[in-house]
Amino acid sequence: MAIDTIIIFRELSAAILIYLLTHFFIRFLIPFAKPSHPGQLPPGPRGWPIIGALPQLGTMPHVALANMARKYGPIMYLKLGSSGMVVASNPEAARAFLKTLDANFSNRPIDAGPTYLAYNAQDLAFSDYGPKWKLLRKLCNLHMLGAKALEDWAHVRTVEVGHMLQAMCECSSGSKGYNKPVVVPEMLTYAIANMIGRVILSRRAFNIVTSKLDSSSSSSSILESASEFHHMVVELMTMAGLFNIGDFIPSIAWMDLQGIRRGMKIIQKKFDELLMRMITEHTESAHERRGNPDFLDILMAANRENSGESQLSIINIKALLLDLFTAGTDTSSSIIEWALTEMLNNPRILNRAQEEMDQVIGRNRRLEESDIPKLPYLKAICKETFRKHPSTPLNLPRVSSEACQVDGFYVPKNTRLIVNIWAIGRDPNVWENPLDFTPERFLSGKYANIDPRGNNFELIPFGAGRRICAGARMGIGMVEYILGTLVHSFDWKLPDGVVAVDMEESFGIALQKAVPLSASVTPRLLPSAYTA
Ligand code: HEM
Repeated sequence: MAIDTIIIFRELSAAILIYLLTHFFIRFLIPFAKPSHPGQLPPGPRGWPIIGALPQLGTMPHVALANMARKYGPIMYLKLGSSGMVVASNPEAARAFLKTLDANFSNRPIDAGPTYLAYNAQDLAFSDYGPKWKLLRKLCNLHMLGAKALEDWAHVRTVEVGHMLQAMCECSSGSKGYNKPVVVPEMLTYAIANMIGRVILSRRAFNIVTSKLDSSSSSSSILESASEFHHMVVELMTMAGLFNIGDFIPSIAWMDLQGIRRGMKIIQKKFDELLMRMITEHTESAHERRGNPDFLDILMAANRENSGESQLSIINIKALLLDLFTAGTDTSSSIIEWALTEMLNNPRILNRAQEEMDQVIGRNRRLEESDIPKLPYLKAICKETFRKHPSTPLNLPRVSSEACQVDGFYVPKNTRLIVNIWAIGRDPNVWENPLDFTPERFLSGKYANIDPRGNNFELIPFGAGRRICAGARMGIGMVEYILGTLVHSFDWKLPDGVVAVDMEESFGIALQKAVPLSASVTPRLLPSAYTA
C-alpha cells in the first residue's frame, strides 16, 4: 500500500511537472502557438519565439506580406510579439473588413506613432471613432475638403500651380537649356503645401529657396523652405510606417531598440515649433481677417467659444494642422512623382497624354480644372498610378473593438488590421499583367468606370468605410490637375546620362520613390501660360 502510494505520488508529480513545463513553453516561448479560441484563427506564418513574425516583415513589409499571402491566403493572421495582426490581401477580404465589419474596425491602434507624432492621438487620423473625431471631420469637410469648400478655393490652386510653373521655368532656362534638372517632389511640396497653407492660414507658408528665411520675399509668407519641409514630412511619414518592436513587445518598449521613439520625438519637436510659429503669427494678424475668417480662425473660435465635446484644445488644433500638412502633401505628391516616372520610362504614354491635351486645350493657355472631365486618358493615368503605386501601401492600421468572425475564421478583440492596398493593386487574379503600367485598362471594359473612392474594392487607394481618407476628393482633384498641368506644360527628359528612371521604393506610411525623381523640362506653351 505504501509502495503504491509512493508510485502514484511520483507519477502525479511527474504529470504536474510535465503540465507546468508544457504550459510555460506554450505560454512564453512560442507566442505563435494558437491558444484555444472559440474558432479557428486565419492561417499565417509560425514566426519566432517571443518576437513572432516581426523579422519576417523585413524592410519592405508590403512586399513581404504580399508574398506571404500567396502561401497562406487573402486573410492571414500573424503573431507579432504579444499582439495579433490580421492582413487582408484581396478585394473580397478588404470588403469583408472595411465594409461588413467596418464598425468593429473603426478605431486605430494607439502605439508609438500616434503617441509621439500625433500629440497622443488628439488629431483626426488617429483619434477614436467618437464625438471629437466627428467634430474634426465635419469641420474639415465644411471648410476645406468637401465639394463646396474645394470649389471656393479653386483660385488658390490655380495661383499656386502658377508659382510652381514659374519656378520650373527658371530651372529650364539655364544657359544650356536642359542642363538644370528639377527635383520633382520638392516642386510638388512647394505647390501643395502652399495650397493647404493658404486655405488654413490665408498666407503662403513655403518658399522654394532652400535657406530657412528669405529676406527678399514678401512679408506675407512664413517662408519655411519647401525643400526642408519636404524632407521633414518624408522623415515623419517614414518613421510612422515602421514596425516598432516596442509596440508589439511592450515590456521592452523602454529600450527603444530601433531608435524609433527617439527619432519620432526629434521630428515632432521640429513640427511643433513650425506649427506654434504659424499659430502665433496667425493670431497676431487676426484683425486683418475680421469678417472673413479662414480655417484656422474657425478652429481657434471652436477653442475659445465652444465648450464640452464641441470645444477644440490647442493640442487638437496643432494635431489637425499636422495631419493636413503631412497627409495632404506627401500622398498626392508621391502619386504625381510615380506617374511622371512611369511616363518617362514609357514615352508613348507621355506623348498620348500630351496629344489629348493639345486637342482639348491647345497650346495657347495652360490646363484649367474644368478641362479635366474632357481628358479621359489623363484620368486613366491617374487611376493606373493609384493602382500600381498606392501612396499608402498598407492603409492606415485599424484595430478590432470586439472579437468577430470573418470568412469562417475567428479574429480576437484588439487585433490590428492591415489592408494590403499595394497587393490588391497587383493581384494577378484581378488585373491582367499587373506589373505593366497600362492606363488603357481604365478606358474601356470592366474597369472603365471604376471609382477609387472606396466603393470598388479592386482599387482602394484611399481606404474605405467610415475612416476612409478625409481628403480623397481633394487628393484626386490635385493629382489630376497638377499632373495634367505638368504634362501639358513641359516636354520632359531624363538628366543627361540617365537611360531609365529607377523604380525602387522606400517604405513608410507613404510609399516614396527611393531616389527622388529629377528631370529636365522645356516649356511647350506660349510664355503667357506660365504666370501665377
Ligand atoms: C492621393 C492622395 C491621398 C491618398 C492616396 C490618401 C490615402 C489615405 C488612406 C489610405 C487613408 C486611410 C483610410 C482608411 O483607414 O481606410 C487616409 C486617411 C486620411 N487622409 Fe488621406 N490620402 C490622400 C490625400 C489626403 C489629403 C489631400 C488630405 C488632407 C489634406 C488627407 C487627409 C487624411 C486624413 C485626415 C485621414 C484620416 C481619416 C480618418 O481617420 O478619419 N489625405 N488617406
